This record gives sequence, C-alpha cells and structure tokens, in this order.
Amino acid sequence: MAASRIVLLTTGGTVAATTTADGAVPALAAADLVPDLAAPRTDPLPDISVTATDLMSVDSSAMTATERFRIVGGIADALTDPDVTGVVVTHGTDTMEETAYLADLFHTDDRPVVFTGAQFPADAPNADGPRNIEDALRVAADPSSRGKGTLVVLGGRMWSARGIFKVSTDNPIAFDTAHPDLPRPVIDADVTKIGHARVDAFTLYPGVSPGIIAAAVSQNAAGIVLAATGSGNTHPDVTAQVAGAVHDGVVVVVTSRVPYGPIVPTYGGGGGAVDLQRAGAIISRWLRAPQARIALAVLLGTGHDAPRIAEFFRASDPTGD
Ligand SMILES: NC(=O)C[C@H](N)C(=O)O
Repeated sequence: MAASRIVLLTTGGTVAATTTADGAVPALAAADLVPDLAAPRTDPLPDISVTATDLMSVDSSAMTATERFRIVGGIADALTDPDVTGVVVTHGTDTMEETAYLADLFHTDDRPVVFTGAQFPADAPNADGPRNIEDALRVAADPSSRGKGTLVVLGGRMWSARGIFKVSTDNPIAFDTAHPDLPRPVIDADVTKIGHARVDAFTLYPGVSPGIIAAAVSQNAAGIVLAATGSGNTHPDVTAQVAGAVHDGVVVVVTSRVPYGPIVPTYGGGGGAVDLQRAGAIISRWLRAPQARIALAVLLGTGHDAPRIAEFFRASDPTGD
C-alpha cells in the first residue's frame, strides 16, 4: 500500500482544456489528469496512490455558487475517509481565489487541501498543468503541509488560499498574496445547507455613479462589497448611499482596488474610509473584493448579523484591530 493516499478532484479550467476552433474549453477527464506515477522523472514523486473523481467540467469564470459549494462538499466527502492523506483540486485560475478561499472557510481538518490549475491548455506546447498537478500531489503528501489549511500551488510557488489574487493572465506564477499568513477564522455550518444571499461587488473610480449602490439595494442585494480607491476612499455621494443601504439593512464591506497593503481608514473629507466606516460600512483590512464577497455571502447565508460579520473581518486581520 502506498504511504500517502491522495484524492484528486477535477472541476475543469485550463488545466483540463484543449484548444478548439471555438476557443479553449475543458475537455479532459479526471483520469486524464492523473500523472503516470511510475514514469521515471528527475524529481521523483513520493510514494502515493491517487484516486481521481470528476466533479464537474467548467471554465471557472462561469462557475455558479452552487457548483462552488459542491466542490467544498466534495472535499469534505473525500476527508471522511481517515486513510486519505490529502486532497488536490484542479480548477480554473480565473476564480481559484474564490473557491480555494471558500474551501478554507469550511476547512477544519489538519489534512492539506491543495488547489492547482494551469495558465496554458493541456494541448499547448508550454502546458504547465502536468507539472502543477505533480507539485500539488507532492504538497498534499508532505506531512509538513498539515495544519496549514487550503493551499494553492502554481508555477513552482505555494500560497495560503486566504489573501491571494490572480496577478497575471500569462505568467505561470499566476497568483500573489496581499498577506502570506492571514488568520483563518472558519464558519461552523453544514456546507450543504447554506442559504443563498445575493452580494454585489463594485469597483469604484472617480466619477462613479453613486446610484449603483441604490440599484443593488433595489434589486434585493443583502450585501455589497466596494473595491474603493486607495486605502478605502471614494466620493462623499457614495458615502451617503452607503449610509442609506446600511440603514435599509444591507451589509456593506469596503476593500480596495489596490492589490497590496492593509486598508486602514485614514482619510476623511466625506468620502474617506473614516467616513465610510462611520456610515456603517465594515472594513476588510486584507481580503480583497473577490474573497471578501465570498466571505460576506457565506456569512449572510448562515444568518450572521452585521456585528458578527464585522467580528469575522476583524478576526481575518493579523493585528485583530
Ligand atoms: N487559466 C484558467 O484556468 C482560465 C480559465 N478561463 C478558467 O478559469 O477556468
């Protein structure tokens, strides 16, 4: 029997894609993505067995919330077997930061869950998927990966899922992180029973119509995430709309369209993060909009109220402020 038993869950993405006259589309099945474990290689694989399961075959940019929850459920199912050492999930890179973060929100087991994918289709001359999958299998089998939560492995690099974002459309090192070691508050809920909460996300810019906030509220958004400029700033007219939305019971979370650094309320003047916070918005200090949106949707879908949501975002900040 192999020393490590890895479950490989496949979901589509470029790692499973081949090129057609109509563009690259996921085509390979789970069995096609399992490397030949016995093949000679300069960097040998550890002693592992791999059980591969097709969960879905989608481009991650078109993945629905239901499909994302299904992946998290698939991970939980795999980990019900105590003999499983770790789980590898292949996934498109466009929204890997969302699904890997979602998986980590529910991941309380010490065993590693490792997401990987590819920047180039499986039939491209520079296909990076096979190497990434082998690297992910190594990480999943490595005892030193235990207790680190959900990891993302791509282009020879590894990150914690929390804090990452896609930074390149064509570099094999597709991701970077705002912070390599964010705390990992988890959500204590059954992933198969999360309610649907509509959460809209907007990137702000000078001259943005404040009406986008009212439009989201009128369409019954339960939450709104704002990727504001700089350290969480915008126009005073937007602040007024945020105050109205909060008054109507909508939870507003402010992050930044800037990729690096903490969002620390510093500026006033009516549209600064100091004003947005006073208007009732919650500051997401490190998680950028895609991951803040996932957190807010899950928190609202599990019945958390605004103070508990604020507490979650505080607990996601290493300084805890
Ligand atoms: N590199 C990729 O995987 C991109 C692809 N569109 C996806 O996210 O599914």
